[in-house]
Amino acid sequence: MRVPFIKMHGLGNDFIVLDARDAPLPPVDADVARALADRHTGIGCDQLILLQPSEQADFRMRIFNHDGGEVEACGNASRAVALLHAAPARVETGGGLIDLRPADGGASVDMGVPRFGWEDIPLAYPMDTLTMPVGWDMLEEPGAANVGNPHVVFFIEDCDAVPLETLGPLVETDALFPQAVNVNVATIESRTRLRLRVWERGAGLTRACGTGACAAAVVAIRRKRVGRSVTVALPGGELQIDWGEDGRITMTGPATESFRGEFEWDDFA
Ligand SMILES: N[C@@H](CCC[C@H](N)C(=O)O)C(=O)O
Repeated sequence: MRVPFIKMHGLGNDFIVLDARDAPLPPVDADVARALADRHTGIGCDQLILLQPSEQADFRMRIFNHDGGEVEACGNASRAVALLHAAPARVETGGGLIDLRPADGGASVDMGVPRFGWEDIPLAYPMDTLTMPVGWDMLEEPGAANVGNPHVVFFIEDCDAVPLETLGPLVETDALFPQAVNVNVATIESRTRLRLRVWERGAGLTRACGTGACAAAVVAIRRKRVGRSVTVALPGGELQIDWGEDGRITMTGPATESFRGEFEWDDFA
């Protein structure tokens, strides 16, 4: 069976999108996702995105990390899907309902209301999530947020100096995080601007992470280090994050379609 795919990215965080909204596909599981995501033997991507019909929204977006694990949210993929859909849409995700609004060359996404309870992140045991009394080498006292998926955010004088390829996996898989965690290192440049690098759960270092940008912004806002409207500069480019008085986060930024192709299902199943 030949299956069409669309290769897309948001600030260099890249996706294979499978659109099964009109024509169903055989079940996509962790093995299929991992095989397609492989950069040597597959098509290659940070996340595989599967679009399906939904009973509670315009459609459903499922997200598989590079390692095959299915997760709840992906900010950059939300903008890519908005570009593809080319009209406003409400989308069901594992992290809740999100609203997409395509904009020039990208989209604004209503990412919903962040959660900060220790059991919401989730953590293995109770603690203050604004300034967590924990540390790993030079990474200390992070804040945590669940913005559809779990994040910890470390504020560092120079986030570019952090050896994230070694410390990232250590924090990601620590027993404190029963569902593992996305690891963000941020530098506050001004009241309106953060610099951010992210070690993503199940994907490693990526050029950008939309939910990471949301998490870093809301933790910095909670700590009163920045105002409610923040530009987040990632290695792949910039995102605008606004945390409204209604508690909802809006993420705005670009998305790009790279190319379209087809693959033989049996080669990856
Ligand atoms: N790249 C994404 C986040 C993808 C999921 C994440 N790795 C997780 O495991 O939660 C983004 O742009 O938000």
